[in-house]
Amino acid sequence: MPFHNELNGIDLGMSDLALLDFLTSPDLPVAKHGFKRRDADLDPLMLAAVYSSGPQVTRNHYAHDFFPAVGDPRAEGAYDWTKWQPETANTVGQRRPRLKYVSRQEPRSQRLKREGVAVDEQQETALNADAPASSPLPASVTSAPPASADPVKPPLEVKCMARTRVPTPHGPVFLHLYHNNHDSKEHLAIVVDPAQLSGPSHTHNLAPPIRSQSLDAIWSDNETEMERITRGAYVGRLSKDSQIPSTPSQARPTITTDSIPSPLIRVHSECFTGETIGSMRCDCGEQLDEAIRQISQPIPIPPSTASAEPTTIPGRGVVVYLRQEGRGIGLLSKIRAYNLQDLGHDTVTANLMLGHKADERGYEIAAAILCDLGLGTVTGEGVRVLTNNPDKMQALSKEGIRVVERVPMVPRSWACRQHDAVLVNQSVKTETWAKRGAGATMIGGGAVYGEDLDKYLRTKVLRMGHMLPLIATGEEDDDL
Ligand SMILES: Nc1nc2c(ncn2[C@@H]2O[C@H](COP(=O)(O)OP(=O)(O)OP(=O)(O)O)[C@@H](O)[C@H]2O)c(=O)[nH]1
Repeated sequence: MPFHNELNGIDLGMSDLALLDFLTSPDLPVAKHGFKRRDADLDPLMLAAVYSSGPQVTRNHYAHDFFPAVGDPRAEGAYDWTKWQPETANTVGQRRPRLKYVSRQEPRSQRLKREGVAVDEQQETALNADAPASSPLPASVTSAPPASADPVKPPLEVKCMARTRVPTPHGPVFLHLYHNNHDSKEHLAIVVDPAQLSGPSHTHNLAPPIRSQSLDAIWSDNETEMERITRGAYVGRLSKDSQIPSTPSQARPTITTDSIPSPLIRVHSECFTGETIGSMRCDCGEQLDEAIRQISQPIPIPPSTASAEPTTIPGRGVVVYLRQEGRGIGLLSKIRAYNLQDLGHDTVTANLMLGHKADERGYEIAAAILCDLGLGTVTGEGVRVLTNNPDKMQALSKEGIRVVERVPMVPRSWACRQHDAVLVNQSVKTETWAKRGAGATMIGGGAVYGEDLDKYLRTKVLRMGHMLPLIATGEEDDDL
C-alpha cells in the first residue's frame, strides 16, 4: 500500500511509518515454537483504517506521554516527589505494587475544541462515561487541585501561644509565636517595642504598647499567674524580682498623640537559605536583619512648642515572619528551582516549570496577626510597610490593613556600591567590599556581644562542659 507523509489531512509521524513498515514487512518475525500473533494479519488493516478515518477519531495512544502517578498526579504535574513514600519491604512471594501511570494529554474533546472542530456534546459525554477514573488532565492544569478537594475553610482565627524577650544585635525584641486554624505552621511576630521593658510605667509613655490581644486574654478561669507569665502574658521585664501578669485591657493600644509616626512593619517570608546559611542567591537574610535594624532605630518626635527640645522615643514596630518558604512553594521545590535557575531560567520561570505559580504566598494570616497586635486596624494605628513588593502592598490593603506609607528597602550591596563609586582607588574599593562581605547576610554578622549571650555561653562551659576558655567578666558569682 503506498504511503505518503500526509493521509486524509493527517500528518504521519516517523514513528507511525516505521511501525507500519515493520508490521507489513514480508519477513515479520514469528515466534519459533509459538503460534502466529493472533492479530498479525489485522495490524496493517487496523492502522490503515485509523489513518483513513477523519481527525475526530482517536488515533490510539501514540500521542500520549505517560508519567508515573505518585500520590496525587494532579499536583506538580505527575512528578510530585514530595508525595513519594518508600515502598514497604517486599516479603518473599508478595507482589510488588505496580506504579500507576497517567497521561498528561488533555481529553480528546478539549483538543478538538481547541482545534475549532465542532463537537457533539452528547456523543462526547457518552464516550467519556467509559473513561477510567484517572482520566488525564489538560496539560495547562498543573498545580491547582480540584475545587472539590479544598473544603471551605472556617473564618480565620489566630492566637498568640507564647511571647518572650529576645536580645538581638539591634536591641531587644519580643518574639510572638502564633497558631491559626487555616494551616499548621507556626508563624511569628517579632515585636520591637523596648519601651515595654520599663514596666507598667510604659502606659505613661507617648506611644501605646504593641501587645497581642489573644495573648493577654484570660484563657481559662483557673489559669494561674505562673501559667500566664510562662506563656508571656506579663508586663515589664521578667526577672526574679519582677513578675507582673498582664491584664486583657493591656492588649488594646490607644493612640495618645498624632506626633508619633505610625509603627514600621515588615511582612517577611521565610527563607532558610538566605537567613540561615547566608545564601547569596537572595537578599532575604539581609532584609530580615535590615528590617529589625530599621524598626529599632529611635524615633525623633518633633517638639510640641517652638521653645521645646526635640526628643526621641525608642523604635517600635513589627516583623511578621510567615512560614512561606520559597514564596510559598516550600524548600524542596525552591532547591529544585535553584537547579533550574543554574540551567539559565529565571526565578519566575523556574517556579512555573515545576508546576507552581510565580508566587504562591497569601497574606491573610499576616493581616490577622497585625490586627491581633492592634496595628493597621480601623481604630488602631496605621502602619508604614517596609517593602519593595507592590503585590504585598496590595494584598495587605485587600486584607483590610490600614497602610499609611510604603518604606523602600534598599539592598545594602546597592547602597555600598553607590558609596564606593566615589572611591577612586580600586584597591581601596576591593578592601572595603571584603570587609563588608564578612557576615553581611547573617543577622548580627560579625562579632556580637550581649549580657544574655555571655550568660548562655558561660552556662554551656560551666554546666555542659563546652570547651571554651572562660573570659573574666567580673560577674562570675552571678546566677547563671
Ligand atoms: N521560589 C523561589 N523563592 C525564592 C527565591 N529567592 C528567594 N525566595 C523566597 O522569596 C521570599 C522573599 O521574596 P522577595 O521577593 O525577595 O521579597 P518579598 O518579601 O516578596 O518583597 P520585599 O518585601 O520587597 O522584600 C522568601 O520566601 C524566599 O524563600 C527563588 O529563587 N525562588
